Order: sequence, then C-alpha cells, then structure tokens
Amino acid sequence: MPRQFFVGGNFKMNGVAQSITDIVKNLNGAKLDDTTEIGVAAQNVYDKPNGAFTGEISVEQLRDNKINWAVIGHSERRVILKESDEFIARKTKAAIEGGVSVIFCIGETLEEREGNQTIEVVTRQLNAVAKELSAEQWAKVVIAYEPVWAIGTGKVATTEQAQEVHAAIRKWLGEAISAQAQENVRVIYGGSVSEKNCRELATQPDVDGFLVGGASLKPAFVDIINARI
Ligand SMILES: O=C[C@H](O)COP(=O)(O)O
Repeated sequence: MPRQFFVGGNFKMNGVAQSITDIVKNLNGAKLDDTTEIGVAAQNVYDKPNGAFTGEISVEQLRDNKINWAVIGHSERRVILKESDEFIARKTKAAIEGGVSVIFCIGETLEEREGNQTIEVVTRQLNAVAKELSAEQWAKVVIAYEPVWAIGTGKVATTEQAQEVHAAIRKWLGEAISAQAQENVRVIYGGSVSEKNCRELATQPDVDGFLVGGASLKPAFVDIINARI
C-alpha cells in the first residue's frame, strides 16, 4: 500500500487568536486533498508522566486535550534549548508509550553538510531513538528531515538533495529496524517549503510529505497540502 502523504504546519511561537482563527477559516473553506493526512500536534512533550516540571507538558495532558501527535527533536529545540539526542529519544518513547504519535525531526547544520557529515549526523540522531523503541513502535513515527540551513532561510534543499537523504533514511530503516518500517514509515521534508517548490519535491519517491513553518501561516498552505493533486 502506498504511504499516505502527510503534511504538518509548524506555527512555532507565532500567531494570536485572530490570526489563528483566520488560518483555520481558510483551511476549513478550502478544498483539501482528502488523501493527505493533516492533524493537530503539540510542539513538545516531556518524558516524565507528571510532577514538578514547571513549563513542561505531559503525554497525558496532550491526550486529555485530544492531541494525538507531538513534534519532537526540532532543531530549534536541539540548538536553542540544548536538547540532547538521548533526551529527545526518551521523550519519543514516552509519547509513543502514552499513545501520542511523533513527528521526529532530524537534520544537519550547514557546517555538517559542508563537512560531508549529513548522513552521519542523521544516522546518529536516528540511532539514539532506535535504542528506545521496539520495531513495532516505528509505526507511530513520522520522520521529518529538516536540514537546519534550510529552515526559515528561503534556501530550500534541491529535490536531489532531499531525495538523497530521504533514501538514505529509508535504507537505514531497513537495516536498523525492519523491512516493514522501511516500507511504511513516512519521511517528510521541512525547510523553506513553499507553494512554489512543493510540487517538485513531492514528485520524489521518498518524499512522503512536508513539515511547513513560515508558509503554514499563510493562505498558500492549502497549495502545499494539495501538492500531489
Ligand atoms: O518545522 C518546520 C521547519 O522548521 C521549517 O520551517 P520553514 O518552513 O519556515 O523553513
């Protein structure tokens, strides 16, 4: 069965009631590809079930609010908030065991790309999570490949660059996890995706959707959701 196209809008720390209402109205009024999976996700979750952790949110609190997805490992949290591979892996495990699926973000910095370390970096990030999850739990993961140099810069990865890394991730899934994971786990791309570049990226065999930042706040987000029609 083909993998279902998956598009996430990452609003980050943007928006107020009025602007978010406008975005939702625009989405509700648009004709959206009904084969594309979209939904509401939290931008973070903590690895402990509850307790004195000011400012954090638990898996149970997400579930209580009918939020069944969380973004974990975004480079802004890895870099600005110094989240380690191990902490991110523990959060991923806690989310999945508590019934929340995970958009797990990985990607290299510009320096790492220029040092030909892209595959090494994403493999390290994936291996950290692989230590925590069973092969079956990968069914609850969507991997978002987001090169840090492409995030919010307007510098999108070329279709070849994206496909090359996505194919390497898929190969890793087969070798490190299972043939089933290799076949079924979605690998989506993020980093300056726009209504202009989404269609070409979506033609790539291993690009199963997008994680969209800036453009998800604009009416053109609809065109990205509809990139395959
Ligand atoms: O999670 C989304 C990414 O950080 C991409 O952000 P961007 O589309 O603004 O480059």
